[in-house]
Amino acid sequence: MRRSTAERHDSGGPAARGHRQGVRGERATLTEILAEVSAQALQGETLEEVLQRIVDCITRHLPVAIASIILLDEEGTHFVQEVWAGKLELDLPFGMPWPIERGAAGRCARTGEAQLIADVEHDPDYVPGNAHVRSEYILPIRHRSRLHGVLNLEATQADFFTLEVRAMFDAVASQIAGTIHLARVVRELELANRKLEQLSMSDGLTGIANRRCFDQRLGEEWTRHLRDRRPLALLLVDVDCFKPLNDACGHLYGDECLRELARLSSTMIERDDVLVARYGGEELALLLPRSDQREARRRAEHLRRRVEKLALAHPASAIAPHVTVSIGVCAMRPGGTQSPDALIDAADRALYAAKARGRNRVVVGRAHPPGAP
Ligand SMILES: Nc1nc2c(ncn2[C@@H]2O[C@H](COP(=O)(O)OP(=O)(O)OP(=O)(O)O)[C@@H](O)[C@H]2O)c(=O)[nH]1
Repeated sequence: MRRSTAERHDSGGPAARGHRQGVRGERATLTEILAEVSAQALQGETLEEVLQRIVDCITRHLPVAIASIILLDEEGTHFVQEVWAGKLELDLPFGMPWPIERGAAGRCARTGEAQLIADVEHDPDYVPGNAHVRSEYILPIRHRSRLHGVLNLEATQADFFTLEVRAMFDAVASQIAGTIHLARVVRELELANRKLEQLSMSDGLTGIANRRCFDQRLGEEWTRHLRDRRPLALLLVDVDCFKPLNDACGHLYGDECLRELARLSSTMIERDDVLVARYGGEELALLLPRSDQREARRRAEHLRRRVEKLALAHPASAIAPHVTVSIGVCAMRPGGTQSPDALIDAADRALYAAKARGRNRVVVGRAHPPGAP
């Protein structure tokens, strides 16, 4: 019958058996630490918290005076963040960002190779953090070809970093690299999502909010005003004779006029709670929270005059030699049986009336009572 390697070795004397038991005990501790590091990597809300738990776990279980994870910038030329645990007793001579030309950690980042320093006193790059440290092991934290930083371990025993202990730390560094990689992927996804969300809510031509964003905000404001019993106002702003403008000056000039109108509307409203959106082709909508009819009319009239002052040439207008706008206004206190459509409908009818009465004017409309035709 074949015997296992352990059984064969068990044939030695008591001293050899004691040594082997010590080795087994050490192995068990190292395996436990590895398991705990894996578990820690799954806990924690932020990357920093996860890394902190890992270095804490190392210093808690092993005779390591200082354990730190030092992260590199995108370019890999500077260390920019350090998470550490243990007994840091001496002030480090340089702060962050710290160029990789300096220190034993820098040497590890420069060469991409693990650095085993058996006697720190004789290493020219060693930067003391604790007077009792005798040996140091620094290894790269790398995921595929990307070097994220280094794992730095400083021990008070000169012979602590045995082959077995180093192998365990190599596995820990791989765990950390995977964790950092995942955290960065998640962060990039979140940023991309935020950008997509912004894009899906803004108008490509003018850069202001689009109809989708307007509809969403109107719903939210309606509910809020229903609760607060405050009036909500809407201005529908429509460029006069826009088709003749396109026909006479071209679509590109028409586009430029729309951009100017959007820019003016956004900058002249000094309240940040007002939403300026592109409602349709040549129509903008301004949603004014907590504004009554008087305030809405005043703002609409102000905007109409400012558009006139802008004096964007309109050679084909029947109203003036420059671009003008008609504005339909409505302000109302949302009622229980009404929907936000009541506000839009009233402002739209007011806009229609402004057009019918000669354009380049503001008309304030009234909301139909619920149930009225
Ligand atoms: N340049 C440009 N034109 C647009 C855009 N969206 C819609 N339009 C044009 O806007 C014009 C709107 O024309 P109408 O609805 O007839 O209105 P109008 O000529 O402005 O007349 P009134 O509103 O009654 O004063 C159409 O010719 C559309 O093609 C756009 O993004 N850019």
